[in-house]
Amino acid sequence: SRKEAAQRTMKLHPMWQQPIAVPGGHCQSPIDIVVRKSVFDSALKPLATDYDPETCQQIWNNGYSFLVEYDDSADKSTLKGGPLQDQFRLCQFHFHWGESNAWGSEHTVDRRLFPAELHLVHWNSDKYSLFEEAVSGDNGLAVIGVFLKVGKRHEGLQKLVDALPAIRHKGSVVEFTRFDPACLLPSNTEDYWTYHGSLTTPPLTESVTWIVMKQHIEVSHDQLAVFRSLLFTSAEEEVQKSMVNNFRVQQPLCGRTVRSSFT
Ligand SMILES: COc1ccc(C[C@H]2SC(=S)NC2=O)c(OC)c1
Ligand SMILES: [Zn+2]
Repeated sequence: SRKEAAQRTMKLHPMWQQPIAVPGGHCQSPIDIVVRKSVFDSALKPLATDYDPETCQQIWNNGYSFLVEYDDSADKSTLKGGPLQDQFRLCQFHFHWGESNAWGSEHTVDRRLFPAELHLVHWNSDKYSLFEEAVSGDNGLAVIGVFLKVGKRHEGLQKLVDALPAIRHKGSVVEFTRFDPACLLPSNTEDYWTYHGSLTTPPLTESVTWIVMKQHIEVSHDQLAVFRSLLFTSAEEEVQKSMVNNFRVQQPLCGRTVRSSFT
């Protein structure tokens, strides 16, 4: 069960051994999205992403996940629309996954677990001039969450999967260019849930407008297996630990409303 997985997670890697005490954290993420309790809001617009593949710079293993980083020094890869009033800049995307296909996502829908979840991280460039400022600022970040399901091979993901063996260890970085993250979005970008939440790793700041897509994308079993070949540990460490179950346990809703852009 998820509880057992969470307990295994607590044992498995150092990140979670000392749960961070977030002062008065009543807007923490991830959460379970209870569909019948979400509130339809007709004012919610379709997502407007405008990503420039030329801003893609590198892919690296930070010891928690692997992330693809974008040049966010100008408004070149942007996110607008959806629940957002401002323009947000893409700075990175990364994933969370399990040791098996039975779990791995951070959010759930009516308690349904997915084998993995993609996070596309954007910061509010109308309000802030640096990502670091936006991380702990009001209305600072917008994260798009996309669920992954095991099925047919995802052609767009393969370029990324092929780069992973080069960054097996924590701290390894390789150049990664001309990747259009729009290929990782589902075909339907009109239907999503949105709520106010937080980063799911320290500093756990509550600066995130979450946009969780209703439609999942499909990746193959083999593609997901390559995610699991990554390591939490650096090349120097004598005991190597597989990078799996890098998700946070779910957090209380604390009276927050989850809105839906669809009925
Ligand atoms: C210092 O600022 C940080 C630190 C960590 C992450 C990654 C976390 S937060 C998330 S959502 N999923 C994750 O794994 C950030 O992402 C915005 C920002
Ligand atoms: Zn994440």
